[in-house]
This record gives sequence, C-alpha cells and structure tokens, in this order.
Amino acid sequence: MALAGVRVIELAGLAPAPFCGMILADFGASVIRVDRTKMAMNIDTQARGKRSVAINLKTAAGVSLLKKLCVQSDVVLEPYRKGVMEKLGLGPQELLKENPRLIYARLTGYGQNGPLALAAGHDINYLAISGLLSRLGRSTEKPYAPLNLVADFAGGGLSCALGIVLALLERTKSGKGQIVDASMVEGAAYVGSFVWKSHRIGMWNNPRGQNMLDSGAPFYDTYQTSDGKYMAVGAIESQFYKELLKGLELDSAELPEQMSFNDWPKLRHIFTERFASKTLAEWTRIFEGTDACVTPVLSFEEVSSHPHNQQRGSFIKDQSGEESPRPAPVLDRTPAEPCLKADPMVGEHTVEVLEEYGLKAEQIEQLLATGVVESHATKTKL
Ligand SMILES: CCCCCCCCCCCC[C@H](C)C(=O)SCCNC(=O)CCNC(=O)[C@H](O)C(C)(C)COP(=O)(O)OP(=O)(O)OC[C@H]1O[C@@H](n2cnc3c(N)ncnc32)[C@H](O)[C@@H]1OP(=O)(O)O
Repeated sequence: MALAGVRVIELAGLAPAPFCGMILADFGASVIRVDRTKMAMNIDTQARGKRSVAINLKTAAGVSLLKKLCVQSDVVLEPYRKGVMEKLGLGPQELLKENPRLIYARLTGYGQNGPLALAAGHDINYLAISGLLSRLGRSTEKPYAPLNLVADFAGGGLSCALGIVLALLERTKSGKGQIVDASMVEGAAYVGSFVWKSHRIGMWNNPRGQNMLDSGAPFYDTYQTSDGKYMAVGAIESQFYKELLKGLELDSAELPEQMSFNDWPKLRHIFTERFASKTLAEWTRIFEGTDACVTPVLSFEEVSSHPHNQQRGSFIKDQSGEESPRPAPVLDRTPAEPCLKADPMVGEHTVEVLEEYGLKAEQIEQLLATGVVESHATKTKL
C-alpha cells in the first residue's frame, strides 16, 4: 500500500483527527492511537486498522513514554487545543529537535494563532467563521450545517491527511520534517474555493438559497415522489435539461426559459407536481440510461445493493457485519486495503506496541504496575 512503512502516533480525539488517522491506516500506514487510561468507553468510530495504547499523560513517566513513541515515528497527529502539547513538554520544537524528520500535524478548529486559537468549538462554529455557513440553506430559512461533513471531515481530517502526505513527499527531497497547522476554518474555506472564485461569473449574486447550486434553481434540487421518496435533479447544461423535460413529458415551448431566474418558482411548481405523480421506482426506470442527470436519493440501507455501487464494490463489510464506504480514491497498483477486523479496544495493543518501540519486558511491567499504561488484551473482550 502507498503508505506502508509510515509510522503514525495519533493522539485520540473526537472526529476529524480520528478520520485523518483512519485515512492513513487505510492506505497502509501503521497508526497507533494513544488513548487515555481508565476510559469507560471508546467513542472513536473511525478506528479502522489502528492499534491502541493507553497511556496516562498526567504522569511524568507517561509523558516521557509518549515522547519516546513520537520521536521514533514519522508522524504525530494531535487534536488538542493550542498549547496542550507544549504544556506536556511535547511541543513540536522539543520533538523536532530529537527527530528532525518528524511530521508534526496539529488539527484544530482555528489554527495555532489568532484571537480564536484558544477557543473551544465544533464543526458548526468553524463553518460559520469560514463564511461558508452563511451560504448554506434554503431561501427564507436560517443557515444550515450539512451534518459535520464540511469542517470536521472535508476541511479538517481530509485536508490534514493531505498536509501529512505532502510533508512526507517533501521529506523525501529535503530529509526534513515540518509542522502541519491544519485549521478547520481554513480547510473548510479552501474546500469552498469554488464559491469564492465563481463570484465573478455571477453564480452567487442572489441571497442564500436563490442561486443555481444552492437549491434556488428548479433544475438542481430534490423532488418528492408519489411514494414519499426523493429524486435528485442536476440538469444544468441545456442538453441535459432537455432530457429532463423529455423524461417529465413536458414541452419546452410551453415552459419559461430554463435560466429565467424570475420564473424559477413557477418552474419548480410544475416539476414538483410532475415528480409527485409517480413512484421512485417509476422515475428511476424513466431516467435510467439517459443524460438527464436524475437519480434516486438512496438511503444508507440501499446504497450497497445499487447495481453501480455493487459492481465497483464501493461499500465494504467488516467481520462484524458493519458496512462502510471503501477508501477512496482507488489507486491502480497500490490500492488501500482497509482492515476488516473489529476496531481496537482501548489499550488492546499496549504491550505489543511498547515492545515494538524497544521497551524491555521489565520496563513494560513497571509501567503497567504503576498505572502509567493500561493493557486490555483481546481475550478480555469476550
Ligand atoms: C450519548 C452521547 C455521547 C456523546 C458522544 C460524542 C460522540 C462524538 C460526536 C462527535 C462530534 C464531533 C463534533 C461536531 C466536532 O466538531 S469535533 C471537533 C472538535 N474540535 C477540535 O477537535 C478542535 C481541536 N480541539 C479542541 O479545540 C479541544 O480539544 C476541544 C475539542 C474543544 C476539547 O477541549 P477540552 O476538552 O478542553 O480538551 P483540550 O483543551 O484539548 O485538552 C485536552 C486535555 O486532555 C489531556 N489528555 C489528553 N490525552 C490524555 C491522556 N492520554 N491521559 C491523560 N490526559 C490526557 C490533555 O493533557 C489536556 O489536559 P489539560 O491541558 O486540559 O490539563
């Protein structure tokens, strides 16, 4: 796999950093998640392919152990509020001094400087400060955050993974590591570059929810079917729009022009009535094989059995039967090979990892006995 041989220490976080670590693990990196000790439960749902060590960082021995793991690795991924790692004596200056090849990735909401750097926050706050939230939502409704996908995952976990991979690539030339300052505000804003840079072609001249791609246009929206399901319509270009009208059995001569903004409410009303006259299965059959850009809105339960997804194997099942998306994109020679085993329990690999990082059996026993680390072998899971 592309990242085989890359050693990553991921400090356990909430959602974006675990996703970043999972991407690295899916593509072959050895990812070790550092958990807290005495955890009642593990809420990391993005743990595929990782191993877990449990270390108490409120002890000097725990901190020096983590330091040992970090400086022997290629990447450290930390999701804490600015200053937390420095307080522990594990800031980038300290670690890079000991391992100048280290890539030190810091995934935060607001980045490492600026007046908000110390503030708590979540996806919706980062999205708000990026400007993007102001553009999301239907006309006359308040701004709407599309799950926590944009800041946490696209602008956060995924961008941070890109930063790490870029730093790894650069290291092959310079031999040097570097700090990756991944701010979810900036990551989200960057993902929104199209919105910024297409202002000048007039794509966003109208208020929220009244533009072509923000549910303003009747030819780029969802419509309810007679059985209460939904079809997605994305017929932007005139040749595809013609196909849409054909499928709906509408005569363009009797309709307003596609791009007549003032007529969009009227057109939407006509499309709404049409879509409400047939079931999802009927519309799917009508539009299948056409270029109308009309597709059924599938539920999570339906996606893996859709013939297209099925043929490409776009969704995978792990050994416990849990279904999830296959890692993307697909690399031709060195594709990701996602682990199908159950997610690691907190501390499941403590002993194995410490041995791998060169600790002797007596040292490990001492750390276990003093509660600096915890080990929960797989058999205790049963
Ligand atoms: C039934 C409901 C259950 C609920 C389950 C929840 C399910 C998950 C839901 C996911 C929701 C995702 C949401 C929408 C998100 O947006 S997640 C994104 C959150 N933001 C970030 O990640 C940005 C960067 N991080 C931060 O800003 C902050 O970490 C935070 C998220 C605001 C949390 O702040 P806070 O809890 O005060 O923690 P921090 O200041 O980071 O300090 C962490 C402290 O923990 C300590 N720590 C760490 N590891 C260990 C360890 N192994 N052992 C002992 N201690 C440990 C650190 O030393 C630090 O301690 P201290 O410096 O505070 O004394």
